[in-house]
Amino acid sequence: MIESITQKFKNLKSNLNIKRTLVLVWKAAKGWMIISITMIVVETFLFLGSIYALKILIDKVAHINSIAQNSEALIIKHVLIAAAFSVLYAIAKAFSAYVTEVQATKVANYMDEKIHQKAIEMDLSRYESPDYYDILKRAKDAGSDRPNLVITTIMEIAKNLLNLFAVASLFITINWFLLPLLVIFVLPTLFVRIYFANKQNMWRLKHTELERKSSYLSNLITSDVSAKEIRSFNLGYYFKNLYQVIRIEVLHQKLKLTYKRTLNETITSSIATIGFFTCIGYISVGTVRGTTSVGDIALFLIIFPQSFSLIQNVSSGISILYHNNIFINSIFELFDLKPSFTNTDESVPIPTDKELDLELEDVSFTYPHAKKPTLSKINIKIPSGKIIAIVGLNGAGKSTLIKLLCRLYDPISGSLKLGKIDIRKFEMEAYRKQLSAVFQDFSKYNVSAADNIRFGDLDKKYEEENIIAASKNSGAHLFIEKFPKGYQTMMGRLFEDGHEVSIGQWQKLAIARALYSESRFIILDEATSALDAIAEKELFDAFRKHIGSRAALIISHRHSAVKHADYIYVLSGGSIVQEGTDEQLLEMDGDYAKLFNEHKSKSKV
Ligand SMILES: Nc1ncnc2c1ncn2[C@@H]1O[C@H](COP(=O)(O)OP(=O)(O)OP(=O)(O)O)[C@@H](O)[C@H]1O
Repeated sequence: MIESITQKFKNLKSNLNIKRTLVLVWKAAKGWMIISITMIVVETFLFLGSIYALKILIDKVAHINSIAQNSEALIIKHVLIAAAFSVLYAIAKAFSAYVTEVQATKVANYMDEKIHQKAIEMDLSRYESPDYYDILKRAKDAGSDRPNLVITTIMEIAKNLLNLFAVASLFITINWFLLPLLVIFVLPTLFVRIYFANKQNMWRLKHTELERKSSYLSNLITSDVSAKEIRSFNLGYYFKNLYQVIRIEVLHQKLKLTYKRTLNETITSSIATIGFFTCIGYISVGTVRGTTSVGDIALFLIIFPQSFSLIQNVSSGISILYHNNIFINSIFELFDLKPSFTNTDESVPIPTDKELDLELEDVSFTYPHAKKPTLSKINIKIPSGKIIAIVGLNGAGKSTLIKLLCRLYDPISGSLKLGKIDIRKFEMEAYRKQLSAVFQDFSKYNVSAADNIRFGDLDKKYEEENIIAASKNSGAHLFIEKFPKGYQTMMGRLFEDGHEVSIGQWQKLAIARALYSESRFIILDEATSALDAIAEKELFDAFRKHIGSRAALIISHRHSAVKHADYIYVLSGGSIVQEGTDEQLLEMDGDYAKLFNEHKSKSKV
């Protein structure tokens, strides 16, 4: 049994990454950590002092000669000493709690910062992998307070052990024999607690997925995102029942384990109680025989419950460590992740030419973990001053192509070139500034309308006229100017005074964001899908009028959106199958004509 407990301790130590956790907490709150450690020593000293002062007081009371002259003064002196120790101990405990809280806050802040920093550093491929989500979610769930919790728990355990040693030395002052006697009776309690802490931790690990499933169902029932569908398809009770089935299963197993633990704890507590009375009997007999004092009995009555609660604290500290080791691991797992691709060591600056073309040469791409390529041998040119369109059926690879253009992924083979230079040679941030994209799943920022647009280029000097110009070109100005607070109106309903707008209006805001940036290339991935026909026409007219030396890439399933493009590529199954102008493509007997001929005949009518 002892061997298996030692093994468990070893596993716990390596899982918790104690050294790394310690370094982390040290970096976040060095000064407070030093104070914490000092307070442990101070507290232990005062704890021991307060108990020992009590023993001496009781001994004095028992042996004092009441007729003696200064007996009262002597007793009062000892009462004052004992009281002083107790008051100081209480003050030290309160101060320790304060120090622990400050340290926890500092570490939590530091951790938040590190987790966010890491989340920003990671490239898109991570965000499309379930493994990464698991790690990120676990690290976030772990809460930024875990590392501090682990360290303070270790410090608490150390403090309790120190106090236990102090108490043990007091036992020895009564009679050395009490110590082995107590160890025999109390140790089973400690073993049982450690055994069940480990068992509960294993249980938690085994049921993480089930717990996640139930919180997913709970989210579905309570979140605003699914509120509409849940009501219209009457799914509420179905999800609620599924949730209940999982919770009952989890609860049943949890209670089974709790029952076993309670049973074992009852047995070991009974053994400890028998031990307590054995010791009391031993000391009482000693008092009768004159080998122990009344003060010894009083001291024992004080320190036995103390030592018991210290042991309890140690074991619950150990169970906290068990509970947290899985979380700590996730945090370090996240910290150890590296972005899949980074800047080259010798980057070149972006050419300053007014006109630069963006070209894809024989580009092929396969998603990480995917078996088949999504794009094969793609050749596309986006010349300066032109509007280019890409059309294709669902799943053809259009959005994937945009991810490559924005350098959210690198191709497996072939290259993307800006002004004839491979884009991998540029600094990533500098290259990404050359493009502004409105993605199919664009972001709806719950900030002011002006900020929603300004996010297109935070480095650009803030001037309202630029924001309004972008907003006018995207068609957003029409609704923003009607808000009482105009461009300072908070968008969305997440915060007070927020204004929710329609999907089409959100889309106009996202387009304004892309137009606000002075990037060379504007990419619209199904970005006009929710725009009405008039708004869409006005947008493309403005596009054509203001394009200058910039270029645009439009992806759309609507003929109205792509027909004005200077050149169109048709993508099918990850390859370019046709290219040309709208007119040329409609004349050909190919995918494009099949997609849009109906529109053509309608527009002729
Ligand atoms: N993160 C990913 N990991 C693996 N495969 C992916 C990933 N994203 C997309 N795919 C696959 O790549 C293919 C192309 O997807 P993509 O989103 O580029 O298509 P699309 O042409 O934009 O389609 P739609 O018109 O529906 O937007 C699909 O078969 C899809 O399953």
